[in-house]
Amino acid sequence: VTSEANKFLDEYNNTTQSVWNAYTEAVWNYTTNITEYNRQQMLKKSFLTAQHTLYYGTKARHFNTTNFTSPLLKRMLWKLKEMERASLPENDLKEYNELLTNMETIYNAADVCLEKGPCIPLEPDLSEVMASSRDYDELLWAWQGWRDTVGQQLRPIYSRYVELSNKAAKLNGHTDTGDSWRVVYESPTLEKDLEQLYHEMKPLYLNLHAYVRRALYHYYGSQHISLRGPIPAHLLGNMWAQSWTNIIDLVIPFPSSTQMDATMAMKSQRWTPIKMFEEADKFFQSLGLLPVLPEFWVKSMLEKPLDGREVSCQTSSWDFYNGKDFRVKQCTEVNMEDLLSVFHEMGHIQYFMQYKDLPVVLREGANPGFHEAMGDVVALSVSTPSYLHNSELLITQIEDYESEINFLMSIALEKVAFIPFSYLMDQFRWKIFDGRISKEDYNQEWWNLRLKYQGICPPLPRSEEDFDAGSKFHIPGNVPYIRYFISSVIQFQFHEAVCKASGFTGPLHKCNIYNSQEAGKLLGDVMKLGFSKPWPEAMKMITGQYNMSAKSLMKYFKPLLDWLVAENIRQEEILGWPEFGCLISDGT
Ligand SMILES: O=C(CCC(O)(O)[C@H](Cc1ccccc1)NC(=O)c1ccccc1)N[C@@H](Cc1ccccc1)C(=O)O
Ligand SMILES: [Zn+2]
Repeated sequence: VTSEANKFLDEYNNTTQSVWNAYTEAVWNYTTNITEYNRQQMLKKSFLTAQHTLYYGTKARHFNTTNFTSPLLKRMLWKLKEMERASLPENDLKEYNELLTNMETIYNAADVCLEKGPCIPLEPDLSEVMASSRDYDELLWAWQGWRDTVGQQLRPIYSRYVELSNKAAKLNGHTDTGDSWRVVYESPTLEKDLEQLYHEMKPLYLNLHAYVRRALYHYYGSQHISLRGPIPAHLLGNMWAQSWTNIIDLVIPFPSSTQMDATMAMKSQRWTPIKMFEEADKFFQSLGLLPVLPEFWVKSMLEKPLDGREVSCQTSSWDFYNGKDFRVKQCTEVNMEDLLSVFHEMGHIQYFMQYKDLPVVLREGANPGFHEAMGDVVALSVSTPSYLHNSELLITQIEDYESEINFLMSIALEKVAFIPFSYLMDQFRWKIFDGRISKEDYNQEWWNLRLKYQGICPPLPRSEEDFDAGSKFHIPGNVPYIRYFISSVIQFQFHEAVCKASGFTGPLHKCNIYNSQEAGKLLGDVMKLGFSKPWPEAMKMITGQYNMSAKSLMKYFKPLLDWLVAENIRQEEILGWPEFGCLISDGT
């Protein structure tokens, strides 16, 4: 019977590559040139792909794998049985695909219109306002405008999507969609483990939150911010308050010491998006990993097109399942934040290339968090003064204590601020899928979680007409988010492991693995495995232990936490936010 199963899997593997290639091309054509025709083509290919999945998934169910000897064979058949939307009856499937493309179309087409004058899109314009404006009311205009445009339209569609998504999950033997999203981690204790990790990191977040609140209090004044309350959501330099790097100028601990401003240097040295991707490609090659293939430079979309085409500017990496065509779609701006995003995407591309010869059903990360972490591990080295100095993006490389704290603060504004956000995104959705949050309460429950975990509040009254969660791509985009929380944790475990492998012995935040073949080998060997082994075995190959642990992240930020605790004691800060609302001026 195993020979029968092998034959079946070979047939599946051969047909799947061409079916998925055609589908991926159709999605690429739509997202890089949004027209009704391309949307119809994508819907058609999506339906055909689902039929292919249903055919092979149903046949896979006929195999009784209990007494199969090969674990890999069992694993591949188990994976095949996960048919997701393909299990839906035909008309439900068509409606479900329509809902998904409608939500994505609304998100991609959304913009905010000035009274007299142009309507501005999220990328790069509204994001730029959120990053660089220091005007309370201008920030409020962008923050509210985006949510009014996107959130309100998505709300009715989202609840229907939840119904059909749950129906598909149940047809696949899961209790709800959240259950089906979690099954890929193969861990019965996943939710408890994640809660435990969050609590280990919470003291670091609370101290950062109190310190940043004080800085914003000084800048925006006591009429807008209470030192015992949450922080207004629109003042943190990002449309979703998920990353606070853009307000580094308001919170820098030692203003007179070195501030890494690579963005200025990139612009003055006339860096281009292509140059940014070439730098990333060079870094991966310095680790002994694979260079991107020639097709990458020809077929990717590395900048927002100027020919008037409507595109989706949500960044993503693409595997065309033919072993040679891999692309990135990114509306790249020349700045440090986007340089790190380039490394994030090139981590996905590297993973694609490393597992390209596996059976297609195994061409995935060890778990979705692994796929998100690889690029960020390399990016941790890119952020160091030593790398930036070698890339001529940082002139002075002063190694004194104050510069060290400034540096750690800039990394914490990205990585530590992100922890509660990336944790709550799927707490929210898991509760919607399992019915703990009903559709009448979407917005209230969203802000309950935003307050509970992030300690932020809406700077304007919100209602159940709004759907503020829908203003973040991954919600209408149907992209799970716990993968980024997991990546936040494991990327520091990987960083510690590859730094050790490279022979580095100093403090973690000074480690730059550039040129280390030993570091590259650790990462490459795990990426080659794809989804062929349970992720704890991949974890052990890199770090020597099976489990996720926040110890590496806490070790990396230890000097900053010590400084923050001392600073918060000196200022007699309250950790947390006993008061619970924004000081909303009633317009008087
Ligand atoms: O969304 C992204 C980057 C895009 C992506 O590379 O994770 C992309 C998301 C996506 C887009 C469209 C459809 C599906 C997923 N993921 C990939 O392109 C991807 C993911 C897994 C395998 C292959 C490609 N980052 C998140 C979180 C993040 C990560 C790192 C730094 C900052 C912030 C965000 O911006 O909120
Ligand atoms: Zn990613």
